[in-house]
Amino acid sequence: MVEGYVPVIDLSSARSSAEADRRLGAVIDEVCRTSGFLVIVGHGVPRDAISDMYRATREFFALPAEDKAKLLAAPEDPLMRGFGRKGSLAASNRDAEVEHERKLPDVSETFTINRLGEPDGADRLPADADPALATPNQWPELPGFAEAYRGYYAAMETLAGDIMRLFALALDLPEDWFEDKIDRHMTNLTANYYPRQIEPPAPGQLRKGVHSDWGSLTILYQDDGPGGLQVQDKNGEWLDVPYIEGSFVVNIGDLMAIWTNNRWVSTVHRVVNPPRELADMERYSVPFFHQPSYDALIECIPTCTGPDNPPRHASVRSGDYIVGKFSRAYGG
Ligand SMILES: O=C(O)CCC(=O)C(=O)O
Ligand SMILES: [Fe+2]
Repeated sequence: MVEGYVPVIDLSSARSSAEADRRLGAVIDEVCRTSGFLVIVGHGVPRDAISDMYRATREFFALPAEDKAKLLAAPEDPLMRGFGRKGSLAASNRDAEVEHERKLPDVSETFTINRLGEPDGADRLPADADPALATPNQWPELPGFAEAYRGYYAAMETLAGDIMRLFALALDLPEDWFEDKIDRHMTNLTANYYPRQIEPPAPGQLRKGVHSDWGSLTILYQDDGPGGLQVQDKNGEWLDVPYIEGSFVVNIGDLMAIWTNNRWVSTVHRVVNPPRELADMERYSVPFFHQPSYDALIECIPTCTGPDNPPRHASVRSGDYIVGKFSRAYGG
């Protein structure tokens, strides 16, 4: 383990013994109370799954603008599957000036798929959910693209399940505590493309504005392009998240803060513009925004409350929460 506000944690000892699991759980609890951000190695995701996904991502964003535009997310899709080039995550913040944020959209393009967009997607939803949540994924006509993305998505599903098991241990819960709350998860896998900045962005405009993530946890692949990810520490300073080859960045989202009664923090972060002398370099990142099953009720976990620590948040269904966030960031 490498110490720091965003420490590096090796997961390879997970499941090797009860003692190893206990130690990993204790470290994770400490980090999630402090920054809510860690870098993981020893995660077991096959190298080829990552490199195939990265190659497919670069090929997609290199397509002519008119080809990407054919996959533009349908306005009625609440999860924006397909290609996106407008909007600001910062508009979803609690105190955001939504119209102002939307006038300064993130300087990025995105491409999104969701498990609900696969052929059996509708079976994963409760009867009262918006049927548009099962809008089919949109695939570019690039050889190998859909296979690479489906393979990477499956690898992330496994890893997210492994991390949620460690989270349960970290919270003194049975190791399978989260299982029936994530077995029909509705996770967006989003590729972020940050183009070269021939013209400087407008004052105040960022590659990705200040925001917290919305779900249970995010598993982020990032490349080493300049103009990268920063997290805010307790003093308000912005710290660079290190790039470590073969690693993923993992961070807590809002729903995990609600679940844990704020024992764990959903820390705000942003993606800065590259310095002008490196402005001709692009960057790619691919977050897997793990989102519990639509009808998982996110309410204070029993081990996170006590006589002096009453529940602080109203309970909310996972699906209702994310649909509300999307509509605030991108809707209307
Ligand atoms: O590009 C990155 O490194 C992070 C992007 C991010 O925070 C997001 O998409 O939520
Ligand atoms: Fe984020």
